[in-house]
Amino acid sequence: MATDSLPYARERRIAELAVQRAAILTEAVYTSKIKGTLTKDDKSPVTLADFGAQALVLAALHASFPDDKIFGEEDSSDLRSNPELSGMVFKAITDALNSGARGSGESAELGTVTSEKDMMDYIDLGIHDNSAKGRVWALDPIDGTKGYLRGGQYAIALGLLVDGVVQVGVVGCPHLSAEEGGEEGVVVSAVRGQGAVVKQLSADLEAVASPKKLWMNQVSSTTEASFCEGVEAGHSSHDVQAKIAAELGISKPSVRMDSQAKYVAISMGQGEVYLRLPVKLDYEEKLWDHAAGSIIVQESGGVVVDMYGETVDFTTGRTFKNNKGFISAPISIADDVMKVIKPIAIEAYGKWARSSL
Ligand SMILES: Nc1ncnc2c1ncn2[C@@H]1O[C@H](COP(=O)(O)OS(=O)(=O)O)[C@@H](OP(=O)(O)O)[C@H]1O
Ligand SMILES: [Mg+2]
Ligand SMILES: [Mg+2]
Ligand SMILES: [Mg+2]
Repeated sequence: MATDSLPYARERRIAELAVQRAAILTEAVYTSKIKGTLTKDDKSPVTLADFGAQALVLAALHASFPDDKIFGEEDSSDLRSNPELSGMVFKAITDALNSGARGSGESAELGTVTSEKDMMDYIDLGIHDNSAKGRVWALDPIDGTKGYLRGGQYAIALGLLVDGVVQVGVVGCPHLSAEEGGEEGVVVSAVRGQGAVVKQLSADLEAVASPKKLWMNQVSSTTEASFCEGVEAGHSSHDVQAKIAAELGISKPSVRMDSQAKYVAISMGQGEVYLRLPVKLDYEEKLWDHAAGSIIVQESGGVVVDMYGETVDFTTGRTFKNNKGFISAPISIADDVMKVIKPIAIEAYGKWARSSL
C-alpha cells in the first residue's frame, strides 16, 4: 500500500482510484450504446452511467472516510420508481467491478456494491447540504452529461472541502489527452499547497502511472491568450464571452468544450482563459461543477474568481449564492483579465454581487 505521509495524501489517492473506477463504468456504458437516458425536472439529462458512477464513488468514500459528508449531484428517486433502469445501473456496476474496477489490493478501501438496495443507499449518501463546516466531498459523477451523450468531453469530478475551503480535487477526463495527439484519458489531481499533477487514466486500477506536474501557460499579455468556453449556449453566454475576448485582444477562436475538462485543459496549457458568464442571472451554479476543477487551476498557477473579481465562496451549500460567472486565468494576466471583465459584467448584468461592489 502507498505511504500517505503528506497532508491529504490518502484522500488524494482514494479519490483518484474512485474516479478511475467510475471512469471504467462510464466508458463501458458509453461504448455499449445503451445509456438509459432520462430527463430530470430541470430538463437536464441523466444517464444510467451518472447513477452508476455516483454509486461507485460514494461506496469508496464511505469505505475509506465513513464520517465524511457528501454532496452528490444525483439521488436515487428515479431508480426507486423505475426497477428496469435500476437493474440496468446495477448490471453496469457489476460489469465494471468484474472487469477490473474492483482493484484487488484496494478493495477494502474502495468498498463494493453488492445489491440494488446497496447501490441506491450509496447514491443517497450524497444528499448533504451544508458546505461551510467539516469535511464535505462534492461529486459530479458525470459532468457534461450532454457532452457525454454526444461523444464530446465529460469529466468525473470529486473535490474535498474542509470548513468551506477546497483542499483536494480530482478530475478524470476519459476523452482528453495530456498532449496533442496523445492517448486519450487523463486523471488530474491537486492538493492545496502541493500543486497539481496529471496521470494517464488507466482501466487497470493496479497500474502505477507516473505523475507529471502541471503549470499553466504564463503568457505575458492577454493578446497572446486563447480562451475556452462551454459548448451549450444555454449554460454560458457566448455573446458576452465574445465581447470580453475582443476587449482582451484575443484573436484566436474560442475552444468549445463540455464539462470541467475546461479547467483541466487550461491547467495543462491547452488554452489560458476559461470564461463562464451566465445566460441568466437567476441560475445558481452548482458546487460540484467547480470544486475539483477550480483547485486544479489554482494549484497550476491560475486564479479562479467570479465575474466581478470576487473570491469564490464555497460555504453556501449545494449552490453558489454569493458568486455569478466564473473566470479562470493564469496568474501572469489575471489582473489584466479582471480589469476588462468587471465593467463588462456590470454593464451586462448590473451590480449584482452582495457586498463589495
Ligand atoms: N443554465 C445553466 N447555466 C450554467 N450551467 C448550467 C445550466 N444548466 C445546467 N448547467 C450545468 O452545466 C454543467 C455542464 O457544464 P458544461 O461546462 O459542460 O456546459 S457546456 O455544455 O460545456 O456549455 C451541468 O453539469 P452536468 O449536469 O453534470 O452535466 C449543469 O450542472
Ligand atoms: Mg446533471
Ligand atoms: Mg456538472
Ligand atoms: Mg453531472
